[in-house]
Amino acid sequence: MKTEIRQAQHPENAKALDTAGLRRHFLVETLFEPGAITFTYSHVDRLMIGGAAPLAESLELTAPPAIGTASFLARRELGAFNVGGPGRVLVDGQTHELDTRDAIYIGMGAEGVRFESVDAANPARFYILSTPAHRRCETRLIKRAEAKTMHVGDITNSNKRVIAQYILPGVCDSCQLVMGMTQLEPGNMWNTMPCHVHDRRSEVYFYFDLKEPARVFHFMGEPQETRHVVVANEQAVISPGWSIHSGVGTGAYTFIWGMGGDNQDYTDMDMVRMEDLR
Ligand SMILES: O=C[C@H](O)[C@@H](O)CC(=O)C(=O)O
Ligand SMILES: [Zn+2]
Repeated sequence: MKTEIRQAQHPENAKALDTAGLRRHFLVETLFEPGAITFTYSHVDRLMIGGAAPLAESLELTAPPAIGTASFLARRELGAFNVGGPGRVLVDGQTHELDTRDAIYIGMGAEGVRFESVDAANPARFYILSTPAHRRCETRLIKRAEAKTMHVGDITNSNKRVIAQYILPGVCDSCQLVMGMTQLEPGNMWNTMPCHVHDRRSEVYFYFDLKEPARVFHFMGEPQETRHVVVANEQAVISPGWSIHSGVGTGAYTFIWGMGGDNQDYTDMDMVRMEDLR
């Protein structure tokens, strides 16, 4: 299992990076390798950002040396969203069926975890985010229709979108991981603007459903020191607690957000006033 390590960045260092430097530290370019599981291990809240792309054979989740435990979930929890064709996730002998946009939460202590595609000709693709855990919460399949939805934004600001909360207290219990999916309404291009920061929690944005050659300009950095990263389909951006996270597409897209940190209060955000952005 391929695992890449990313060290945490101080904002004073981050603001001095050029385009290649920003991409090297904050962008995860390749999540899905056919027939494999890949991980990027970020020292920002010890988030592990992964992709599982099973074909004819199922893929076993093993513990990379980077985490120093016998099994991946010995001291971790994870959320996985299927963004491909129909798939299955096997957890300790139990099979969970995930259609596209369904998710699964897998609690600490699960040992046998496998990802598979129902049809190798229309393979499943699982986007994975994992955080450290301190107790076992119940493994749970969360279908798209079971997520809690919020309707926000409006067309005049090009930010009308549906935020679907999948792993969040009240929907699915977890230690610190929270995850959901935001779907833009047709013709709307901006996400998370007006923007915010939450130094208590770090976040990862995974963009998908972009048609080539569309790109998302993802905005990051401290509110008074913004930068951007150009993101292609099925790539992710790491957002440390000090950074805004917002994007505008040159075409339609959807994204999955996920966080880890000190609290699980979705509304605990420090909104940034437009007048204060630089
Ligand atoms: O802290 C919360 C996250 O940034 C996202 O949930 C925001 C989001 O999906 C959106 O505004 O579209
Ligand atoms: Zn946020």
